[in-house]
Amino acid sequence: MAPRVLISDALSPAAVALFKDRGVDVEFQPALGKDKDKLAAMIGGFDGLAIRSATKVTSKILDRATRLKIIGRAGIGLDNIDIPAATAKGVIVMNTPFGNAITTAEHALALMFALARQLPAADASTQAGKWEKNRFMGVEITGKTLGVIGCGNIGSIVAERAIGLRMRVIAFDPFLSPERAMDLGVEKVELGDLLARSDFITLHTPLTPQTRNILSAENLARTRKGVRIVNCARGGLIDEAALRALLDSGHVAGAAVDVFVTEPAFENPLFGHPNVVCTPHLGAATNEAQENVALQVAEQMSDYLIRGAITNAVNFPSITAEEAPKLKPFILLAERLGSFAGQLVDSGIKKVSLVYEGGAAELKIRALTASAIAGLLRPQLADVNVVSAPAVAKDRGIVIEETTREAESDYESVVTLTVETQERRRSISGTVFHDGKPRIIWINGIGLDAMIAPAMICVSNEDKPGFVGRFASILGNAGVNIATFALGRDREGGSAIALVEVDGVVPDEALAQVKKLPGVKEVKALTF
Ligand SMILES: NC(=O)c1ccc[n+]([C@@H]2O[C@H](COP(=O)([O-])OP(=O)(O)OC[C@H]3O[C@@H](n4cnc5c(N)ncnc54)[C@H](O)[C@@H]3O)[C@@H](O)[C@H]2O)c1
Ligand SMILES: O=C(O)[C@H](O)COP(=O)(O)O
Repeated sequence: MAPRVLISDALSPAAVALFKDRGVDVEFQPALGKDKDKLAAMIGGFDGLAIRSATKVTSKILDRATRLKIIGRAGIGLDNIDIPAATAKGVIVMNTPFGNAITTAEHALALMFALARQLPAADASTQAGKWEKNRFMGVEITGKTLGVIGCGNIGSIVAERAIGLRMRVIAFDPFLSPERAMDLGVEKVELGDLLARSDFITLHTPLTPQTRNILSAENLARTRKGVRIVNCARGGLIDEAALRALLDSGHVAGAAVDVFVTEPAFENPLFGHPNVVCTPHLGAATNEAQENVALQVAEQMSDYLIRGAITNAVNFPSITAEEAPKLKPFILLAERLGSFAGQLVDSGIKKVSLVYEGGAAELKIRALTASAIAGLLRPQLADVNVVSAPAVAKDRGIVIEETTREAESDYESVVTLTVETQERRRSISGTVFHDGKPRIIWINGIGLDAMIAPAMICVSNEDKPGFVGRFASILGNAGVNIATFALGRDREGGSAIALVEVDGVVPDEALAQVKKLPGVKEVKALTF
């Protein structure tokens, strides 16, 4: 059955055409995001949800999203999505980080010019027939200092364009490297310095706990008199009431705002001030940007739903369409190793180590580790999956360690999972043969060669004569057919392991009898 995607915001129709072209069924309801009850009622029927900023993907919506696998944001900001809730549910969240960056940078610059020359007010006055030539005295931009807060994709485009306009650009961004600052031609400064020196300030950070109210009343008071401020990033970066007070007092000469604490903004403390210019979250609103982000999100979502490729996900590592088929058997192997170990452990897991050897070390090991952890936790937490598993493990205080190394055995690729609990440490290794099927090759250092079958029994016992015959008769008497039998031991008379594939369910009674056999240390029925 073709995957189904719901588009609940006003994406460019180019997305609809691309989804259809890729074999994805698509339902286009551009205003649905504004009706949360209707969205909640519909979401259960879809594998994918494509949105912009109007749709709020809350945990309540996610609770109803029973088959949802992916949320695609046609744009940059993800603050309208409850990412931890999506991750906990195993839903991939992706955005299109570059498609509207130029357009938004251009809007920030347009707002800067609008402030410098009071264009909206001059336009309104002229069209009202007033011809107030002496009222609208502006300021020149050339030679002025522009303070960029957040010098990532958009901030750096703004900086480059502003340098082209002969502005001096200073930037505050703790993550901006000195080399990148030098390449851009901007001076990297601390926030206090930026506030004190800038004639214009433009904001380009995401809204995070660290950036919320970055222009607080206190920081706004540290700006130089006559500063002009542009916010084309997110509402919440500026304390709107404090900004209004400084506009009223004349300390701030002007503010241009595209984004607001509450959106849609039908009223706001900044509205009505003569030196304020507002636009209704239009930063990304050009034909070019909307077509870019719509096509990109449809392509990324289709790639995931049809081919398993992951690009620009914020809660899972990227996997290209070329990598996906190579990774697939190892994802299965890692998940099976985890599941094997998860069915054996009977107390709290403290630490999980994964060692990737040879060819396996060349693969996307974060994706493999996530699969192994999902397999490991699933016996205890039924709905954990590859997206949610690392976060769930972290929440439970489980330490995860990954190591890669060259092949150290005859196998081309080996994945070894070691699980430590309070009581003991178990390790299990596997490989993928040329048939693409996973095999178990060592359990606690004991070598064997076993396929992983839907129903298995794992027995560890002392290597003594007579065990196999007694074991087989118990299963025979219980009407359980043995399909394959793999044996391994560390040395003659030492510790042995039997991994047995059986047809159907092994009755508890039969397992209890096996447990009582002489020399048997542990017996477990496993299902995959
Ligand atoms: N108005 C619109 O329509 C519109 C359009 C596109 C993007 N946006 C918004 O613009 C913002 C920037 O987008 P981007 O693509 O440039 O993002 P980005 O991730 O490329 O850049 C953000 C920058 O902010 C910096 N940063 C993070 N925390 C910081 C802090 N505490 N102090 C200073 N800098 C900090 C990061 O290091 C990074 O360089 C986002 O919030 C995005 O949602 C708005
Ligand atoms: O983060 C973004 O990409 C912008 O805020 C654009 O939002 P929009 O898609 O709702 O215009």
